[in-house]
Amino acid sequence: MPSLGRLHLITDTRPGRDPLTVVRAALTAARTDLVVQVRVEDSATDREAYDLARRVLALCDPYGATCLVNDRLHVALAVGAAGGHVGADDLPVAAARRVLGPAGVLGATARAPGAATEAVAAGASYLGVGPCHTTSTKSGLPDPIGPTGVRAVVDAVDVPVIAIGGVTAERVPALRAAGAYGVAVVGALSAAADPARATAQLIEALTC
Ligand SMILES: Cc1ncc(COP(=O)(O)OP(=O)(O)O)c(N)n1
Ligand SMILES: Cc1ncsc1CCOP(=O)(O)O
Ligand SMILES: [Mg+2]
Repeated sequence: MPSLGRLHLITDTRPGRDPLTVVRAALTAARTDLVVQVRVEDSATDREAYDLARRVLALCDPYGATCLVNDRLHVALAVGAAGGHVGADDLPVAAARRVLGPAGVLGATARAPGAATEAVAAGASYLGVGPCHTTSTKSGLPDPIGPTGVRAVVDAVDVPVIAIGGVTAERVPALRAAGAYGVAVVGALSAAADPARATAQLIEALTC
């Protein structure tokens, strides 16, 4: 399996956002370092998720970037994505692994060492850990865990830890110092005036 990209762009499909334009711009700057996670609103239909995932995958392929699908693993399989990401409201990790098969990339959400080791034992290939900082993108989340919370998970597992929640290029060094392999962002790219430039800044922070 090729190594996991360090910058995970999660699509923002809230009203008024333009996820495909952001994906196109990010790909030009991050190329194979980019993982695009197709995430749609819970109210979206499977057909809408499928159509977006197909279009994202077609954009990713020429760059050798990875496309994952959030929550809806049947959509991931249907479009031929590399895998998917599951959290507490989704399929359990072991079930998700059975759906994706041994070769699929499977991300799981964890914010504490215990849940993290369980997810890895159940077949997670990477962990999404957070929220690291406050975020306005998703409501109802627990308090941020900060770089210290990231470090606690990193020390407990041997898979890549992707820090999520309020991540900006300025916050990447502290997350990297805490052992994060990479970061996942929504707003840092979706709300950027120049998403290609913002992507380049995130990549620079992740690789220096
Ligand atoms: C990389 C990454 N980490 C965490 C999440 C959150 O997943 P989940 O807890 O299932 O919440 P939703 O994104 O489904 O609302 C993620 N998507 N990606
Ligand atoms: C889906 C999700 N899960 C934890 S934080 C988050 C949203 C992250 O968005 P942003 O990068 O805009 O803070
Ligand atoms: Mg989920």
